[in-house]
Amino acid sequence: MKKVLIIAGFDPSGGAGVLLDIKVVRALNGYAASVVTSLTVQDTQRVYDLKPIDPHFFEYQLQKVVEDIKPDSVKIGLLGSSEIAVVLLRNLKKYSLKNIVCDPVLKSTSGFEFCKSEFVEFLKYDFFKACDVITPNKNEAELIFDVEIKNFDEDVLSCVQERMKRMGIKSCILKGGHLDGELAEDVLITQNEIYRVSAIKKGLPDEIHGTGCAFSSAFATFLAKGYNMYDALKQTKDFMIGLINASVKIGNGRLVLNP
Ligand SMILES: Nc1ncnc2c1ncn2[C@@H]1O[C@H](COP(=O)(O)OP(=O)(O)OP(=O)(O)O)[C@@H](O)[C@H]1O
Ligand SMILES: Cc1ncc(COP(=O)(O)O)c(N)n1
Repeated sequence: MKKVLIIAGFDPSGGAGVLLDIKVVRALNGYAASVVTSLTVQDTQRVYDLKPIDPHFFEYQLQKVVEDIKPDSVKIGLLGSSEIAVVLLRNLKKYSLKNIVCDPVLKSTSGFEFCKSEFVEFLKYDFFKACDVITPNKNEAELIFDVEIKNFDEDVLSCVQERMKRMGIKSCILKGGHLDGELAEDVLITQNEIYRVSAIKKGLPDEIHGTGCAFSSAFATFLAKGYNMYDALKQTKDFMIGLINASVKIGNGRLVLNP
């Protein structure tokens, strides 16, 4: 069985973060281990607060789990503090971890700011280089690549590719769930290729919670199974369509996924 290490935050409502990630890995027949970066107060309506885990305790957990379990891939979600990001970066390098998928969770869909601006700079110029692929949504990609994204036209994608090269980012999947239009399109951009996948959009914009978390943990599971990035993206997209079609209302806010 392939082992996926989830490094992410805790959402007690289960709509996002490690609770969702673990269910996704399990639904795809993987084994999920998890090191939590931060606790949040949130429900299906919004995020109210965040408390990062002590970075030394985080590192202690991370090292014990990595040395024992030797993961086949790593999914990184909400980091919670720049101290945790620094510790994590050191350990990604120390253990030469492979198949590292980073979902750059900078701001919640409900508007909670997870990262201060100097932390974003550290992620952009130091952290993302150490990952195999980053999976920003529209807003995150605009911030990371300093470009306005209204659609995935060729000139926007070439601009992102050129900036990725300059920043040393190996691969990026731009997620298009928040773009206008009938299609939910995602684009994998590597140093020399651009590859698109799309599906018919379901429901209203921002009606479903946790799609970004589920996407990156599914993608990390397919990489752990040995799929290349293109096939992993196709498989992830199919899996996401099934999850979104089966989304459920469990509270007063957005629908959640229930893998
Ligand atoms: N309404 C939808 N219908 C179909 N697919 C969708 C829809 N919304 C998002 N997706 C797909 O779900 C995946 C996650 O994309 P999205 O752009 O929503 O990420 P995100 O903004 O990080 O997620 P979140 O809203 O949880 O923060 C992508 O494959 C995207 O195309
Ligand atoms: C612990 C945790 N991780 C990630 C998200 C982002 O998800 P969303 O953008 O759907 O709020 C979140 N709200 N909470």
